[in-house]
Amino acid sequence: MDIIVIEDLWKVYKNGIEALRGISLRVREGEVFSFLGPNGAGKTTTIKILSCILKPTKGKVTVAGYEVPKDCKKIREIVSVVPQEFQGFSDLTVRENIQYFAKLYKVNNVDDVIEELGLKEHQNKKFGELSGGLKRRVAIACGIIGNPKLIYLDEPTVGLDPKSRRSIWEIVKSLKDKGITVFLATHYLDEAEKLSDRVAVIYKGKIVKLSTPSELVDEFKKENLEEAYLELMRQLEADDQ
Ligand SMILES: Nc1ncnc2c1ncn2[C@@H]1O[C@H](COP(=O)(O)OP(=O)(O)OP(=O)(O)O)[C@@H](O)[C@H]1O
Repeated sequence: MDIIVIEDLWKVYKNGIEALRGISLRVREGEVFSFLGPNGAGKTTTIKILSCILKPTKGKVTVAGYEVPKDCKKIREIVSVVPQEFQGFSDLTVRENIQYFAKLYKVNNVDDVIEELGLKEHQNKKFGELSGGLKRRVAIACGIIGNPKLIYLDEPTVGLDPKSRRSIWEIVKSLKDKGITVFLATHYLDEAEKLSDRVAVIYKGKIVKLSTPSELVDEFKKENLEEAYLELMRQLEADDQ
């Protein structure tokens, strides 16, 4: 089943910028789907529309069969967004931050989530005093506490050291193992290659590729996704001139 269906989606901001120019894509339930593209291509705009933060200008968007924006109340119950700039409560502990979200969602699985994200030994530390990697883990903990069917991770490993990045990768894999669909916006092609079932590439508000990482690598006869992506960008930029 397709958990996300986007058909001919447009978003024109008030200043006239056409951030999305008729994108169409489908995300299958349970897959890790990576959304790739250069700065300003439209990734965050898409995530904001899918998670009911922004309204589409035109086009059809459904999430788990519910329509955006008409059924946003229902959609908010089943999706979760972990933004790039997650702001925890600095003076509250890790546990208190997670508890806050548990109360919002009326759930009592705080201990399970703390365990799952390897936060047990850090649960009594103040959020404001954590390293970037631990902050990101708390952000994901707060994102999964409401048992979402679908989670949007917006650049979850930016600025993290290699070990912390890998611990986030393990978390993404465990979310997939639990049957949660993961929609990942990232600039890290190694990350996308390792984690994704499929990737979409957005360029200047249009989807220019949608395939598995290995299909993309084969298509451009490259060694890895990063090389294939860079070749695709070179071709697109040459076409623009
Ligand atoms: N609130 C806004 N008002 C006007 N224009 C906006 C707004 N938000 C984004 N844009 C513009 O829309 C386009 C798409 O931006 P978006 O943030 O979706 O890109 P992105 O792919 O997420 O980029 P990045 O990789 O830098 O996060 C850009 O040209 C951006 O300047």
